[in-house]
Amino acid sequence: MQAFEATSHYFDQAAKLLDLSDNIRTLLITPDREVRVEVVIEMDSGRIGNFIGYRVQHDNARGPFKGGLRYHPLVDEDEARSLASLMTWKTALVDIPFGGAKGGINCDPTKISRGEIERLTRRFTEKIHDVIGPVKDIPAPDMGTDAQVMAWIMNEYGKYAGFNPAVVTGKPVELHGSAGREAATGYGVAIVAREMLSELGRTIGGSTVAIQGFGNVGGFTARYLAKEGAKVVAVSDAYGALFNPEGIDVAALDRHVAATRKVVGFEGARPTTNEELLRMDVDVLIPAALGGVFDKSTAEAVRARLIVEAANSPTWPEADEVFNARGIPVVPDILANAGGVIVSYFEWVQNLQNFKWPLEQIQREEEKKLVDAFHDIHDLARRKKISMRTAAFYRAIARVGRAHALAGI
Ligand SMILES: NC(=O)C1=CN([C@@H]2O[C@H](COP(=O)(O)OP(=O)(O)OC[C@H]3O[C@@H](n4cnc5c(N)ncnc54)[C@H](OP(=O)(O)O)[C@@H]3O)[C@@H](O)[C@H]2O)C=CC1
Ligand SMILES: O=C(O)CCC(=O)C(=O)O
Repeated sequence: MQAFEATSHYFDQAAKLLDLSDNIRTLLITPDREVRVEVVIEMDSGRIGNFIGYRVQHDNARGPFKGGLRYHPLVDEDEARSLASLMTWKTALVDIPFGGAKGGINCDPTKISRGEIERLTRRFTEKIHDVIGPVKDIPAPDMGTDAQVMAWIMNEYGKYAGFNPAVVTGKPVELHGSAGREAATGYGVAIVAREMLSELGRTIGGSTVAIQGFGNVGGFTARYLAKEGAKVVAVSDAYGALFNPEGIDVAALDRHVAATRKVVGFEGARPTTNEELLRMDVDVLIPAALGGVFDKSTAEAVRARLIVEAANSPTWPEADEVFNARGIPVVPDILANAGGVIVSYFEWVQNLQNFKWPLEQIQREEEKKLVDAFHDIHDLARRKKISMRTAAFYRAIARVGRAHALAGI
């Protein structure tokens, strides 16, 4: 099974409950536009570098297409299609006025220089500038991209369309970015984990947590959970994992990662593996790296009491069935990691208004949106006796379907 098929499987599980006609199903599931471009740059060595970039625009019935850009060696059409579809359901679920898109460049940003990444970004923007824009499609950071990449896109786009910071979100705060956007996804994951733990009669304080991935999302999730008193007993990155049953000192780990760019080698924990991390006996397991980490056998080996999906698509459908059968609650990606796009929405609104909101306001409003969405979906799941994932898709599909019906074709 490929990624888009898996997302479509989750869509279908919920769509069945909504009794959609085949035509509406096809309309909702099919991406609106798929752009594939060759991105050619001069590498530092003088040789020519050939890369392939994608932008898949899935649905814009509720507002401009919205979603991140990923720079990673596994980026391809299918992954972009799946992630774009997830964005449609995510923006609808938290009720912000956007549709869904996703894209990226097939490259390994750890093996190319910052100068090469800048040239790649500018050339990619040149190739897609006519399909993006503040009221068309608004990219943002995802794996392998950051605020600097967004600043280059804004600058390059401005050469064609005139200066307009609302073309991308997740920009540097000094260049029309929003306070709180960098931390927003991890902050939101911590809020959603808190709400779910409370439903289970637990608190963050004293809970043990394992987090796969210590980049933007995993890092901020660890910091917020540790601040609230959780014991972050394990973290990992692409090179390996760390374990300390007493809890890792996250601030000390941050200093180590700032110096070495890796979690491995940190003296305050013993080395372990990503595979072990997924099987740890913890209260909360948080995948915050790549998709597709839980297959059937990994799911059968999970010993965590709760899974909060910070990553997009970490769970294959066969693994989801195992979690449901074993009664392990899963807070699905489109709810758990929606804090990022919520604050992207706030950034876009600030850019359109040429105005800046303070961090306290951003975090307060992000929290309110997430807490409301969480309880809506948790209650819906309980009432209908369905998983939170199916409830989340159910709510989102109903909103997008209604928007299509009202707008007409
Ligand atoms: N950024 C955002 O606002 C949002 C991100 N997400 C999702 O969150 C996830 C993480 O994104 P983000 O934090 O932005 O990305 P980053 O690039 O900042 O971080 C990714 C992290 O995952 C690690 N990683 C990569 N490959 C593996 C692997 N095979 N095993 C274990 N760890 C690995 C990386 O390690 P290393 O540094 O060694 O490569 C890094 O620690 C993605 O699924 C993304 O789609 C969802 C919503 C919003
Ligand atoms: O902030 C955004 O626009 C999108 C972030 C993203 O790519 C995601 O939520 O998966």
